[in-house]
Amino acid sequence: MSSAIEFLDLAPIRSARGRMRLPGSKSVSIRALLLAALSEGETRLTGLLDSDDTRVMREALKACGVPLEDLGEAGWRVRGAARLPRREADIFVGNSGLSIRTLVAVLAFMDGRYRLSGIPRMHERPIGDLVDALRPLGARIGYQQKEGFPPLLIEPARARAAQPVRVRGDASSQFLTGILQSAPLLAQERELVVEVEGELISRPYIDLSIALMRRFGVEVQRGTTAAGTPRFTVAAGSRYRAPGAFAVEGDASSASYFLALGALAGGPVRVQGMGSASLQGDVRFAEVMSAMGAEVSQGEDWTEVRSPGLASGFRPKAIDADFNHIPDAAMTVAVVALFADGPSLLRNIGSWRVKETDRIAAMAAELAKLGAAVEAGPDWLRVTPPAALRTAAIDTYDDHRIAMSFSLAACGGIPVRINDPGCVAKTFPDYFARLAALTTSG
Ligand SMILES: O=C(O)C1=C[C@@H](OP(=O)(O)O)[C@@H](O)[C@H](O)C1
Ligand SMILES: C=C(OP(=O)(O)O)C(=O)O
Repeated sequence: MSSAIEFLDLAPIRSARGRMRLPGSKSVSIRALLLAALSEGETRLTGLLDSDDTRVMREALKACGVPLEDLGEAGWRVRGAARLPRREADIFVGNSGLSIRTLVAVLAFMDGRYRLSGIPRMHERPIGDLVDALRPLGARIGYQQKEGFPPLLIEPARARAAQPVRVRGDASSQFLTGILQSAPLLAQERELVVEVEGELISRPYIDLSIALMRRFGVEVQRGTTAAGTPRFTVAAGSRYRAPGAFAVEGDASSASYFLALGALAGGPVRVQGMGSASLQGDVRFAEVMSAMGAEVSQGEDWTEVRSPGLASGFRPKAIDADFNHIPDAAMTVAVVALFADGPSLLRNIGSWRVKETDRIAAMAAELAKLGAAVEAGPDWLRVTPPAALRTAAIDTYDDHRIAMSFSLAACGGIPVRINDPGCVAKTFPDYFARLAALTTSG
């Protein structure tokens, strides 16, 4: 939830350098919590992100009777079982898309009654493609307000019908992640086959789901349908097994703000906890910084960016690229584009429209306040840098990534006001303190 602070004034950032340890990955934390809860045995999770979104998943699992124990510095202990202990719960999902979409697919087959609701924006974020994919399997999921959107009421599933499961993947990859993660519930007597209809967006998040399921003992085989879209198979009798201990890697999307900081304010800025061995797709943001002219170095679990810095005349190279594979880190690119040597075009980012806010509209409005000329289409954004940046009060639309990415505008020698800075708590509660620790202003 957003804190009560109305705004935060950031002084112009003159330089930035140093190292920071990243908070745990949101995408890995939320998956690991759910998979540990569904695993036979005990898992000790370390490095788990502590933020609004991960709290949503923790509280949801507790509401379903899963024993979760806070071990302080030593992490969290989760005692799992193939079936969730409690068969009735009222679950608040805040605005965590990943949590609701992965919970629904699991709860639909728990033989219980569950209600899931969130903040008003969550009730505008689509979930119909997931519900449509689960209903032919016997799932009974009802819409409590508007068809196709939360809040939802789940009731015990009826006998299962034919496979393969067909799911659309063009609004969010999280629907497919939800179905894949619930595979052990569905692949009991027969193998589970899932086919994607139409385009599949945000694909690296599916790779992440498959990699984490493997860590918890379930293999997903990949193939292709006759129509050329992805098909996934999970063997009959597959079961999650607790890996004993599981360490969550640093958040690659959160890393993007600091890597961009190194590029704009000179650096070197090094993030620790995310590097070439990372499972997250957003690790590829480093390639974008390199393409825009910054110097990037990387080890297995760290990444560092430096440049001469804007203050010494460095100009990032303008970029024209497809950002479908890194939708979250692409927001950081849009702000770096403010300083580029020409117009940049971010293509294939249509999913921005249905996230924490309509991110295409929000980015366009806020970049324009700083003086950029911005054009936007259904799934693209073109940013032409201003001759001189104007100071502005940035509205953040209860979207953590708007707040974090626009903090980088202060690298342009102007003060920037961030309204409702507390919205960063969704994934990075102490973001502004961590930023201040690496920067010199003036
Ligand atoms: O699976 C995940 O962990 C996520 C998938 C992406 O969503 P879409 O698949 O809706 O693009 C991303 O934007 C979100 O922050 C996290
Ligand atoms: C889109 C995001 O999250 P979610 O879909 O999980 O709410 C995000 O963190 O940028």
